[in-house]
Amino acid sequence: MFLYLLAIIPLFFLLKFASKTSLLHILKKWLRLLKDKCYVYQYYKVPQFNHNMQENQLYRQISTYLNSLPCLEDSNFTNLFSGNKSNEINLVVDDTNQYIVDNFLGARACWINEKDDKTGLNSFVLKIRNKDKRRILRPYLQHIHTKFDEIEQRRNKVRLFININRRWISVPFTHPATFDTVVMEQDLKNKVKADLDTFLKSKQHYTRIGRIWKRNYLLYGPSGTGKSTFIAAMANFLSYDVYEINLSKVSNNSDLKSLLLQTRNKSLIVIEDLDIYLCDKSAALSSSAILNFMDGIFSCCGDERVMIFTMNNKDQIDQTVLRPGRIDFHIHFPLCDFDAFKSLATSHLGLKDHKLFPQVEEVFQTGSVLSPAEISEIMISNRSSPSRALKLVISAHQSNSKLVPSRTSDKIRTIQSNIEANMATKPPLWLSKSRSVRPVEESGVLPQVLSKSQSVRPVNELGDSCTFGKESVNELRKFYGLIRIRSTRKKSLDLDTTEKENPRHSS
Ligand SMILES: Nc1ncnc2c1ncn2[C@@H]1O[C@H](COP(=O)(O)OP(=O)(O)OP(=O)(O)O)[C@@H](O)[C@H]1O
Ligand SMILES: [Mg+2]
Repeated sequence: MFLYLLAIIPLFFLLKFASKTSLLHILKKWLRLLKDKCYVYQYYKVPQFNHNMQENQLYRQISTYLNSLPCLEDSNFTNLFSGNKSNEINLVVDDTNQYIVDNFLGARACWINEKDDKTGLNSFVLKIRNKDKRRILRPYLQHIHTKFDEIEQRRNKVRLFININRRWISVPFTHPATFDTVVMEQDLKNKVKADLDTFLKSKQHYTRIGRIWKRNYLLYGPSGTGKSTFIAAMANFLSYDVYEINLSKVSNNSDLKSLLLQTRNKSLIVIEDLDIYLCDKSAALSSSAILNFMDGIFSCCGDERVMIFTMNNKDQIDQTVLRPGRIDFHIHFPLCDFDAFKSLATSHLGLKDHKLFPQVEEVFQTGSVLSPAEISEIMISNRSSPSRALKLVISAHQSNSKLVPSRTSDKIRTIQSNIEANMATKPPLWLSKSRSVRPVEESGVLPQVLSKSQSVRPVNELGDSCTFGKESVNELRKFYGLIRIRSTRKKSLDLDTTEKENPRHSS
């Protein structure tokens, strides 16, 4: 008995020591290595990209699946990321040499995430026993596929991708805009919806006529008229992922091609402010690369894509860029008119009608000068007092109307004289010596962006067709906006004072 106790007690302490330290873990590891030596294994490599640098969908599915495994917590190394909710923490497989063991139908499936030192590309390697491979490989991959679908359905479906050099990074797309919240002429909205619906059902048609299943839209109009918001509404309507390409972050034509090859089907590919890029003489991409991209030649194997380009002004853009096929649907986003104002008043202030509406209508009859963004901003900041918001809209409109003469050339002269008046006190930052923006009178010509009568030049001369510089025109506009804001603010302040002095006005 004594001898028995003598054997048990040290064993008990040894086990206790082993469980408190890493000894048990090390023993388990040795045992696994020993077992590994006794079996023949089959290895399967799943690279993240194929030879054409297109993303391997299986890699993505495996990555999502492994990140969902509870055994990730037992892994000796893993990444922690905060989730969408404030208290959510996600475990994410590291991209180098993490070993994950999964069990499926009584067999062990081991995953190793590897990174190629030369290319920097990732791949998953699956290791299963040779005797299990026939039995489990196909059902296991099917299981991963099913789990992936379940996870995708559970989480926010639409994602927003942005390019960092040659790669995409993505975040959940949570923009709340829908076709109902965007203010737009109802007929046009219905036409766009019908066009998208037809597109979704047209796979066979596109195949039959030998065309890539894609549709290109141009959204054009002044700043703050809802172009970006409309893109969000389209993405939510289609439930497509959004890929927003920042062309200035793409260093050459092959990077653009590579980015496009990495996009998935059922996606919305967006290029904002294409006009600015086309007019930029220092742009890294050739115009032919952009045209090929618009034609969809780069997206050789993709289907079901909607491409959206935005511009503030399409007048100075070469017609070859806008020809049918490259742009299938042009959507104009105008400044706010009275109908749009009423829609904004309903959605932002809950007003169907108001005693000030006739007065607002009257000021709108002189022409639209404010963007929906400007009007919506007034309404948001004054939502507690609808009458006050309406009065501000009237006064902002009146003060802007005074600054906006009816003829474009007069408009430019007004902007110019405002700028010159301002420069007399302090030159604005954007008018540095390096930028040669001559006064209109001095140059003798109006900027081409505003002179519709002038002929449009070929694409290879696009740089020349923007001699005045869209950027400069935009800066003029921004500056002009500043003047308007200042004048609006001044008016608002006046109105504020009036209202304070005479509270009955605000009812
Ligand atoms: N037509 C509209 N309907 C509803 N909201 C609008 C509309 N236009 C503008 N807005 C509001 O104004 C803000 C700015 O709009 P948005 O960014 O879509 O304008 P944009 O045309 O893309 O401007 P930019 O050319 O400067 O990029 C948004 O927050 C949006 O809520
Ligand atoms: Mg925008």
